[in-house]
Amino acid sequence: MSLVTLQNLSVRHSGNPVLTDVNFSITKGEIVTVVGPNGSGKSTLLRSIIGALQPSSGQINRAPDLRIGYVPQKLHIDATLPLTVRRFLSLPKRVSNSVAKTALDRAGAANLADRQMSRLSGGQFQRVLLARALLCDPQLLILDEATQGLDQPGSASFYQQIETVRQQLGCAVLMVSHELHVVMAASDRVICLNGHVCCEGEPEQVASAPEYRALFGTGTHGALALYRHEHNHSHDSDCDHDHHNHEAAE
Ligand SMILES: Nc1ncnc2c1ncn2[C@@H]1O[C@H](COP(=O)(O)OP(=O)(O)OP(=O)(O)O)[C@@H](O)[C@H]1O
Repeated sequence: MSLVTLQNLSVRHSGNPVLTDVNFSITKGEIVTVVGPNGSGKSTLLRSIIGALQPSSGQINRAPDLRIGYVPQKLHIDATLPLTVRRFLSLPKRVSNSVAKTALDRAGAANLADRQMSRLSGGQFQRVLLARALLCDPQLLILDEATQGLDQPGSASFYQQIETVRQQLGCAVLMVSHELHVVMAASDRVICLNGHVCCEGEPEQVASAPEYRALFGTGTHGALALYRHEHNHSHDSDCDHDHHNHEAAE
């Protein structure tokens, strides 16, 4: 069953095209990762799906009453503002103690309820944002580079938590990640975005290959090289990012 379907989605910022004719769908329970260079429209895509941005043309069809949980790329909270995790979870809408507790448990943050938001570590902060996204018991969990700034063990542990959440809730996950090992290990499908969908497919099973180690941690270009590009799209010649690493991985 399709949870979200994008049909020829185009989005402009200040009149400039950022996304053009983007088509794809997300089905129940799958993990889809969006990769692409900086400025390629990944955040714009996610924010369009949650309804925070209006398309300039095309359509976003959501399953009726679809519950979406969203973990933003960044959230700034004034460090001088006294705010416990528990109170944060009740902003802007009050939630019961049991709902808050369940969400914190699921996010692996059970012990953080009484902590001050301003005193959390980066990894703890991300888990609290995850807990907030889980309050609505989402059918689709959307994460925008949720592990930015975390070290590798911190980020691996965060994505392990995401996998646990998916197993518990049966939700689909749509995420942006630049981390090759995450994309490799955790995605059912990868979408390569560069203003349009360059290509999409299953991640390669190359975790043990020397090429994988060579690509690991090489950032966006490594991530773009991760999976097999089927260069049979008519727009491929317009694609201005580097596809060479991919050939090295084959
Ligand atoms: N509110 C805005 N107003 C004007 N331009 C914007 C706005 N938000 C994003 N843009 C522009 O749209 C383009 C796509 O931005 P977006 O944040 O979606 O890219 P991204 O792929 O998520 O980038 P990154 O990997 O750096 O996070 C960029 O050129 C950006 O400058």
